[in-house]
Amino acid sequence: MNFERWNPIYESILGDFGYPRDGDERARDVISEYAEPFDFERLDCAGDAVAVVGAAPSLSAEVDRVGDAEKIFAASTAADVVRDAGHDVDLMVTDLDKNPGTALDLTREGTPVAAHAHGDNVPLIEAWVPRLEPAHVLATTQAEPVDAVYNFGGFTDGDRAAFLADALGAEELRFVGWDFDDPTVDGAKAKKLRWAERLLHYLERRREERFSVLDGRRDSIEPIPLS
Ligand SMILES: Nc1ncnc2c1ncn2[C@@H]1O[C@H](COP(=O)(O)OP(=O)(O)OP(=O)(O)O)[C@@H](O)[C@H]1O
Ligand SMILES: Nc1nc2c(c(=O)[nH]1)N=C(CO)CN2
Ligand SMILES: [Mg+2]
Repeated sequence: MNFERWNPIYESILGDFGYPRDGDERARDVISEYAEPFDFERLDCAGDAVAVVGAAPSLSAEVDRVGDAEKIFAASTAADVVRDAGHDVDLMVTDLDKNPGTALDLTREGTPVAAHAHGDNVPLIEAWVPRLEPAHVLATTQAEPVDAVYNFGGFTDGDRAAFLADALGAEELRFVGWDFDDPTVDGAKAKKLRWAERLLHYLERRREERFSVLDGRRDSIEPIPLS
């Protein structure tokens, strides 16, 4: 999504977590040193159902649902669960804080990894991004995008995967391995998950509005901004 639309949402996130914007901007500038323009054609999702895979503990019981989708976008450790179940991931979305070795394996195999830079993962970016195959790295930021560092919207690894699939033209998003009321997560993670939920509702609303416009049932596609 364009940054003007994302910025008010981003401001709310910064305020809620107390993250400084300049920390995210510095991280963006660090990843920018390694980032190359990404060939989005290879991830064209037009007409596709995309499985957007989260890493809730419930994933292992339902992971085979990904098999029916045309593409599989997996967040963080969900990529390991998907691969261990015998399915190929089309894109891993990660801030490299859990399983960077999987990101390394995937880019070496030629599978793209959306690597996200933010104010709290600069050492991980510096340690891992130079080791990834540059042609298979899609660098992202939650701050204002620059050069080959993109911002499609979204915050946690999982909801960023959904925003990416949407931007790439996905006809349907199928959520596998999501549990917003997971009792096993700690307070900080629960707060991030609440944002993920809010952002996915926002995305869903935008997609519905877009499709109603296509059906000629609405005049305006302006989304209701998050407060
Ligand atoms: N119950 C859940 N527990 C954890 N993640 C969940 C859950 N439900 C959905 N998700 C999604 O799965 C993603 C990957 O989860 P994982 O715990 O491996 O990631 P993470 O690297 O800690 O995530 P992040 O860095 O985005 O906080 C999360 O970013 C979130 O969007
Ligand atoms: N500054 C900052 N940004 C983030 C963080 C984080 O811990 N700090 N975690 C994220 C994924 O959960 C996404 N964005
Ligand atoms: Mg992560």
